[in-house]
Order: sequence, then structure tokens, then C-alpha cells
Amino acid sequence: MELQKRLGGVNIYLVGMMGAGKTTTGRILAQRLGYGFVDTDAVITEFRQRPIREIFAQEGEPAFRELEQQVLAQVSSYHHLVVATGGGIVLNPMNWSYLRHGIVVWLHVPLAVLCQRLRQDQERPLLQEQPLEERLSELLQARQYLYAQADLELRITAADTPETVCDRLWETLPSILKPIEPC
Ligand SMILES: Nc1ncnc2c1ncn2[C@@H]1O[C@H](COP(=O)(O)OP(=O)(O)OP(=O)(O)O)[C@@H](O)[C@H]1O
Ligand SMILES: O=C(O)C1=C[C@@H](O)[C@@H](O)[C@H](O)C1
Ligand SMILES: [Mg+2]
Repeated sequence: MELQKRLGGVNIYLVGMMGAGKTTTGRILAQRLGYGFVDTDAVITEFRQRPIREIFAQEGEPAFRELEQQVLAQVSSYHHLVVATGGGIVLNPMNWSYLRHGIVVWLHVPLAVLCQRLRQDQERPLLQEQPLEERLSELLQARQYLYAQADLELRITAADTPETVCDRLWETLPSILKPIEPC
């Protein structure tokens, strides 16, 4: 209850690479906080009535990024939400003006762990053409400095489960919140 009170309904935005666990962890965190849960990729998929890989193939990545910005803009006008963002949301500087309405948390997962999780993936369009490790490494290099602009970086290990990630987030969040003023 204490954490919820200190958050005051401010949204929590999870950012990080594909496979970092934004969707999986976000859903659990929302439940624990009594917050709503939104996944920007899921909103786009539902709106377009087709999977992201088809949106990329038929409309192109720029069209997807435009939709992503529109969804984020709308979401940021609500509160009491945990938002699992798409891995590339940090690329558009405009998106940061929306993310900054809330608390931005970077789920920082080592490359080897991401590879392990995404080995069988056939849904993520940006991972289908090159060898997985090479592609992820390239994307991480290009984005790392952007993820690092988050309010909080959570370093995740191979031993972490979605539940322990939530536990650690729960423990760490107070460190970046203002103390409650005594009445
Ligand atoms: N802490 C964890 N431990 C083990 N597996 C995990 C963990 N978090 C997520 N996973 C698994 O990794 C895969 C990717 O997770 P998830 O879809 O939540 O990532 P994401 O960050 O939302 O990726 P994207 O940016 O592509 O949406 C899923 O199969 C999920 O079950
Ligand atoms: O990292 C990325 O650029 C992406 C991550 C996914 O969440 C989706 O938003 C899409 O596959 C692109
Ligand atoms: Mg996701």
C-alpha cells in the first residue's frame, strides 16, 4: 500500500530490448500494484487486426513507428498504468516527451539471456534475417544509450524469473520516489 501511495497513480513505462520481459513482467507488476496493464504492441496489433510482422511487411517500419507514437501519446493521458512498450519506442525523441510523464524503467538483460529467450522466435520482424546474436548485438549497441536515459535501470540475470524481477522492481522503485511529506 505504501508504494502505491507514493506512486500516486503515476504510470510506469517498461523499456528494453526485445525479449527483455516487458510484457511478461509488466502484467505481473500491474497486478501487484492494482494498476491497469497496457502493451503498446498489443494495442497496435488489435487496432490493425494483424500481427506486427505483417504490419512491418505490408506497411513498413515507419508506419509502425507512427502508430506506436500515437498509441503512446494516448496512453500517457491516462494514469495508474503499467505500460509494456515496444523495444524500439526509445528511438523516437518525441516518445520521450510522453514517457517522461511517468517513471521509465529499463529492464537490462544480458545479450546471452536475450538470445536464449528469443532463439525460437518467428514473430519479431527485426530478428528474422541475420543470425540472432549478431542482430541483437547490433540493435543493443545502437540503443543502449537511449535505454540508459530511463529513470531506473534494473540489471537482470539469467537466474531472475518474472516474479523476482517484479520483487526487485518493487524494492527499488522507492529509491527514486520523493518521500511523503509529513502532514
Ligand atoms: N524473467 C524471465 N525469465 C525467463 N523468461 C522470461 C522472463 N521474462 C520474459 N521471459 C520470456 O522471454 C520471452 C520474451 O518475453 P516478453 O515477450 O515479455 O519480452 P518483451 O520485452 O515484451 O519483448 P518485445 O519487445 O518483443 O515485446 C517470453 O517467452 C517470456 O516468457
Ligand atoms: O525492438 C523493436 O524494434 C521492436 C520490438 C517489439 O516490441 C515490437 O515493437 C517490434 O517487433 C519492434
Ligand atoms: Mg512485449
